[in-house]
Amino acid sequence: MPSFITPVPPASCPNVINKPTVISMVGLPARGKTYMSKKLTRYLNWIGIRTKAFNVGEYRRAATDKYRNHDFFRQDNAEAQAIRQKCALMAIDDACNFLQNGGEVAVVDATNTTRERRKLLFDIIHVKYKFKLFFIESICDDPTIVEANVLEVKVCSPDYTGMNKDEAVQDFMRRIEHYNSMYETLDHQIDKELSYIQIFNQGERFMVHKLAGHLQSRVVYYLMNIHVLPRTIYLTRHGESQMNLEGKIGGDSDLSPRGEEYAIALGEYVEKEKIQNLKVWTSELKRTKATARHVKAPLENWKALNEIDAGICEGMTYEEIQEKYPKEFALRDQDKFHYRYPGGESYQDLVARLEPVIMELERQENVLVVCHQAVARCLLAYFQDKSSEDLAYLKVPLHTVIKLTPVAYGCRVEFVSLNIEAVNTHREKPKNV
Ligand SMILES: O=c1[nH]cnc2c1c(-c1ccc(Br)cc1)cn2-c1ccccc1
Ligand SMILES: O=P(O)(O)OC[C@H]1O[C@](O)(CO)[C@@H](O)[C@@H]1O
Repeated sequence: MPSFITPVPPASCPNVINKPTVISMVGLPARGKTYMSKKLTRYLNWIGIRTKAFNVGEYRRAATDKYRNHDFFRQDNAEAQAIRQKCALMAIDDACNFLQNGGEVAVVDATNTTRERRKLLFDIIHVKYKFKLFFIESICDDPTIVEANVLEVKVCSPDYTGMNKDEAVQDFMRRIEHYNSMYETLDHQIDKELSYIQIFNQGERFMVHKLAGHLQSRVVYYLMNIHVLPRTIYLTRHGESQMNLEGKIGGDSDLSPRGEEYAIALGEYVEKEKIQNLKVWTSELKRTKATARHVKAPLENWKALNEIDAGICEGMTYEEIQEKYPKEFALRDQDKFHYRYPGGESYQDLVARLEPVIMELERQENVLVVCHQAVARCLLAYFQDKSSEDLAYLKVPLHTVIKLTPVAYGCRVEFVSLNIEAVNTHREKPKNV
């Protein structure tokens, strides 16, 4: 390049690369803001969008142990108001710093129930930092829903340690009243330039306003697919296969005799669990279909659940790969999540292929998924909020049912071994890389 032309730094293409986004929750206490913040953050991180939630309540608890009762939230409590305002500004500041240092989405988990507060957010986030701003408002006028939330998560809040349950519920209901007296919901006439979604009664109805960009559409789609009905997801690998016995990866082999035993045991286990309206999903490979054949429930085969494609290494043992493709073998050990087999897939590819399976699982109730080692790791990482590094090395033994039950903001995970011997296909991360 001639010296007189000063090299222009590669401009970020604003239309293609997403601007960082702040997602700001809106809603009275006990409307599921933290539930949505945590669930959305977990989903966005799992699909590869660097996301972090900032809960203003945690900042307030760190700033003061003055919280004794709902009086802290009275509008005329000037001292408390000052603390709450400072904490809100700290959370917003931390959120913007996160986005300036590589973060892609920051979720501000706070009530943000006044126009004044939302204007403050708009001026800092949109005007000063030029980030995108998207509001998610949860409106719940069904007292049973609010009561259930208060009983499930609020009474065990650090604010109420040492207080008896009924006292805590009463205090929390008074806290809600203090907010309610000043509550201004989003309004499509007054807030006509804002991008937002309003959710009524846990997703019974939605109002979407001025969606701006791909990320906001993905968020709206996700929120329209989740539900809070109690259910259980059962995750298991296929029974031990012939190729497992030979230490060979990939392929489409039959079950070994012990794998057949597991299939029978799985049928008995499911029977004993007495699961309402169970659906069974398998991949399109023989070993998962064979494993599910004793389970009495409607069956669906998903190609998306097929095992990771090892490309040119399909059908080989790890020793043969190390022998024949030493460089590939070493590369995989260095970054197992991003490494893609020549002619095959990476774990990152697998997560993208499994996103529609996760989305459909969110819509379903009781499902048994019979899949594979790498696939089960990806699905488990979503429910357990595991990092991509940890994902690729999660232990998912053969002949084990993993029982996933949503509780409060997370998921209970139980590993139920059906006590049938099997080879160990788990390969640890080598120490020296
Ligand atoms: O709208 C609510 N109001 C009170 N509570 C709620 C919700 C939602 C919720 C919100 C939006 C969508 Br789309 C689906 C569920 C989840 N939760 C919740 C569930 C479990 C524990 C704590 C909170
Ligand atoms: O990513 P890892 O640890 O190689 O595990 C994935 C492998 O596990 C298997 O399902 C069983 O060995 C193979 O088909 C697959 O390539």
